[in-house]
Amino acid sequence: MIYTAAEIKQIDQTATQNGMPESILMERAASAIVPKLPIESHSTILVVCGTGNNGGDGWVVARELAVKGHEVSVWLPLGDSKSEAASTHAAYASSLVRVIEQPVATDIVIDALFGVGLSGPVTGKARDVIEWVNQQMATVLSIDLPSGIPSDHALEFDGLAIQATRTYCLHGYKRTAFLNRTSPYYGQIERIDIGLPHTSGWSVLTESDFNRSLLERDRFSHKTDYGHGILIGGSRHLLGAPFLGGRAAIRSGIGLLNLSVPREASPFISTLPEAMYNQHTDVLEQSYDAIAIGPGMVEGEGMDTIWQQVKHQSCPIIVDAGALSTRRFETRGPLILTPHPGEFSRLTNQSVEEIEGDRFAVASEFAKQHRVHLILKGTYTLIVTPDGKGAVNTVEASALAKGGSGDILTGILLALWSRKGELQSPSEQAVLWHALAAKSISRTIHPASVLASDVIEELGRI
Ligand SMILES: NC(=O)C1=CN([C@@H]2O[C@H](COP(=O)(O)OP(=O)(O)OC[C@H]3O[C@@H](n4cnc5c(N)ncnc54)[C@H](O)[C@@H]3O)[C@@H](O)[C@H]2O)[C@@H](O)CC1
Ligand SMILES: Nc1ncnc2c1ncn2[C@@H]1O[C@H](COP(=O)(O)OP(=O)(O)O)[C@@H](O)[C@H]1O
Ligand SMILES: [K+]
Repeated sequence: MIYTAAEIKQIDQTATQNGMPESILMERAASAIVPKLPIESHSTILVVCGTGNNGGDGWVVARELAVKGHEVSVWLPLGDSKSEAASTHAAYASSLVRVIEQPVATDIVIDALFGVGLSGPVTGKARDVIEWVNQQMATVLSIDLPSGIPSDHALEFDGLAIQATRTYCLHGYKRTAFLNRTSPYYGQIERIDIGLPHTSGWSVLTESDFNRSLLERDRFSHKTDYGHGILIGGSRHLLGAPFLGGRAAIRSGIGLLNLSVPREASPFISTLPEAMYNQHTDVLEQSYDAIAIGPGMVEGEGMDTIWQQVKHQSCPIIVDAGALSTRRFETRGPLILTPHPGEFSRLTNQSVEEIEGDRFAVASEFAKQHRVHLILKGTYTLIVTPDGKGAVNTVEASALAKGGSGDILTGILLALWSRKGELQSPSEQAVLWHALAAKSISRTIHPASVLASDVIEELGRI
């Protein structure tokens, strides 16, 4: 689960009001973190504590490590704790560790300077402290957040933060763990359970969330059991995209596929004989289980006429690429939009920097306002439902940073949304499948060298 700073504070406050004091939560955090720390018996350790509760967590970790026999120094560069719970822990722990005035080089630095209480860019002496830590050769282990990294968005982040080797996120992940600008500072990320209830609207998708039963075929099933979709795509100069999407839809198990392509695409039809064909000028006569529109299309070239027909269908409609260039939100059935940040910028009139700096809030707000399913693509693709809740895909696959990848995702989406509402979260499953196939093929072909078509062939091999 992913939380904002305000949500964490609310959970913390509710726990305190119900008899679970902050000092106990600090104990829980430390006892969960300490066994995970990559520390050897002879390692020298410096714990850098700030004045808030993040510093309090640092004090308890320092105490536990000292009790285990490690050589621990604690540095308080910003002065004594201001929080009552942290001060109580500091009072006892300071009798077991060495409290130092000047920092010394050590093997391990534990960063407990700032957590979710940081507001705005770091000011004052803490800037020098962060720079000092970043100059060390040590393994840097951050508690909750790398200090200096904001929790919720990167809009005001000025680039100064601790570069962690590893970060132990308390209770849940923070949004900045999945933003391009701030994610690299976290190093490896580990979530630490401190026994508080989970209430977030945002979840994290990993490999284990992929539903492998998607690949199963019932013995007595018929092609119609797996849905009939149509993919409308291509334009005079962009003819490959609908074939990539169509091939991906078939590799993702769709029962029947129609491809609607421009007349100029006729020479390519033999490359995908499994599909049935229409031309853009044909009338959409039959009903489909899902429609995808946009790969390889450009505004003009009859797009409005096609959209007038599409929007009256009551099935799910996936809108991608060229079909996203105007705000087409009026449909009878579920509408699934799949923009990359540039396309989303045009849809929202916000800059790419504003979108990338605050993806979760911008995506959630947009999905709620227009009552759409939104797939905001990127390294960490967001999948948002019309209620504004969502998930982030954390299966990384840099092989996808290449033309054609989006067309494949649209094909997979078409196949899964065609399955007549039988699947839970088809968009989440499609994004996962796409990333898993790219990750899988990257084991045998270098990511730089993977073709979009290779990813399609790998869909059935994961
Ligand atoms: N529910 C949870 O997850 C729990 C969280 N706890 C810890 O509590 C932390 C939050 O503690 P706090 O709310 O006390 O805050 P922090 O300890 O994160 O930071 C607050 C301190 O930072 C200073 N500060 C804020 N913005 C600054 C800026 N821009 N430049 C310089 N200084 C700045 C403030 O003056 C204050 O002294 C969490 O990150 C976590 O480590 C645990 O102790 C208890 C349970
Ligand atoms: N660095 C990356 N890591 C992981 N996934 C990526 C990366 N770059 C792009 N992708 C994925 O590849 C796809 C690219 O889609 P899009 O930008 O629409 O490409 P295209 O123009 O080829 O259709 C998206 O699903 C996106 O999430
Ligand atoms: K920290």
